[in-house]
Amino acid sequence: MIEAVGLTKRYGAKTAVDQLSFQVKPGHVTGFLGPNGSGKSTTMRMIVALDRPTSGHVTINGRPFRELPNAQRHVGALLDAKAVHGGRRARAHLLSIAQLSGIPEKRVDEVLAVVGLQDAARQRTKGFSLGMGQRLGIATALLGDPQVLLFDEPVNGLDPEGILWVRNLMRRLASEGRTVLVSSHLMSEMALTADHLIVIGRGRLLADMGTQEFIAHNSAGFARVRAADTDRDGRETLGTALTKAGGRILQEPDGALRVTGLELPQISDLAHRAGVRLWELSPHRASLEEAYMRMTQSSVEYTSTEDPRAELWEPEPLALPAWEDEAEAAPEVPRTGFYAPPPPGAGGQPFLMPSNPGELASASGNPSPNTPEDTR
Ligand SMILES: Nc1ncnc2c1ncn2[C@@H]1O[C@H](COP(=O)(O)OP(=O)(O)OP(=O)(O)O)[C@@H](O)[C@H]1O
Repeated sequence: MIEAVGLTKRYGAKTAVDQLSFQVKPGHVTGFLGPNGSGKSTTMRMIVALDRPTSGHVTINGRPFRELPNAQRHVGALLDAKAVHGGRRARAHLLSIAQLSGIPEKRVDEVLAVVGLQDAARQRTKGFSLGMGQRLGIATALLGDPQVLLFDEPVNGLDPEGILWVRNLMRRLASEGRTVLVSSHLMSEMALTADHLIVIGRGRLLADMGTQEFIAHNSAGFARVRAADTDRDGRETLGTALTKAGGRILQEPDGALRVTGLELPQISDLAHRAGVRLWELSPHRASLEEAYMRMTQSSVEYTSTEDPRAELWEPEPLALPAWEDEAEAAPEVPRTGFYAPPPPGAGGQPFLMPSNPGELASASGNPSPNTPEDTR
């Protein structure tokens, strides 16, 4: 386990890490997230005593890194994949570290195989691609077969196959009961890899919780509901019925309604009673990226003047119907519903999935009355 208590690091007037307290437990992949410059690398460097805290302390299995006997056997870290002597061959690089730590030579070949670098073992590292360098860095971290592993941006520069491999490796290491702390800016990847998240902003702890809990805490739960496009008054009728029942309604740019304060079955019943046909009724499931953006929006130090998150929060100017005096346009969020517009030529009719495959086969042989004839 890694435990930080009141960990603080100042560089002159700059506070890089500010009173950080957390525990990284064994058996889980813990994602370490935060905007650029939020202090992730500084924290990791302090964990392995490459930086000295200004105040506070951090321990590994109850002891500061410097007090661990043969630390390489307890802790493995990938902090900077480029920190390798370019003139050395990959195997020689690993062998020198192994010899310094009393690790047998056969382990060098084992880790080269684990990271898939057997064929490049005798190449000088200065000719390595970014991804090969990352693999060598991961091999270095694994060399001592440690119980505690730190990876700073391990998927940086890896191709999709490499990213999948890192994900599986992290999860396997955690399932073996090891403590795995991994930083990344790739939210979609972290959502698949990490069970637990530590999120920091401007050096301070913003969140320390399970990944799913984090997503649920930092995203607004709502339903997307969409009246049939063929029903001209459907949206207004539906909006009025839902508002009267206590729902809060925002308009999405594509004409769907975003409803909070009502459960999906209630919305369905209200629509049924109001005689409005629905083409979509779906729960909104937030992504980790969306939740992370919400949480860190006030902690970002470096933003472009064209901040992409503006799209997430700024209301779209939309004409509002009469039924919602105070209605707001919904901020744009990634679509997660399963609404599919009618296929071209369906004459505005929604596509109904046939109940058995035979119907589908016969339908494909006989053009539907709504399908325009091919006039060519
Ligand atoms: N040796 C140093 N001297 C002065 N300032 C430093 C030093 N190392 C880090 N900093 C500053 O501390 C802050 C935190 O940097 P750090 O590299 O830990 O952030 P990070 O979260 O890892 O960022 P990124 O995601 O961009 O890698 C930054 O403002 C950085 O400029």
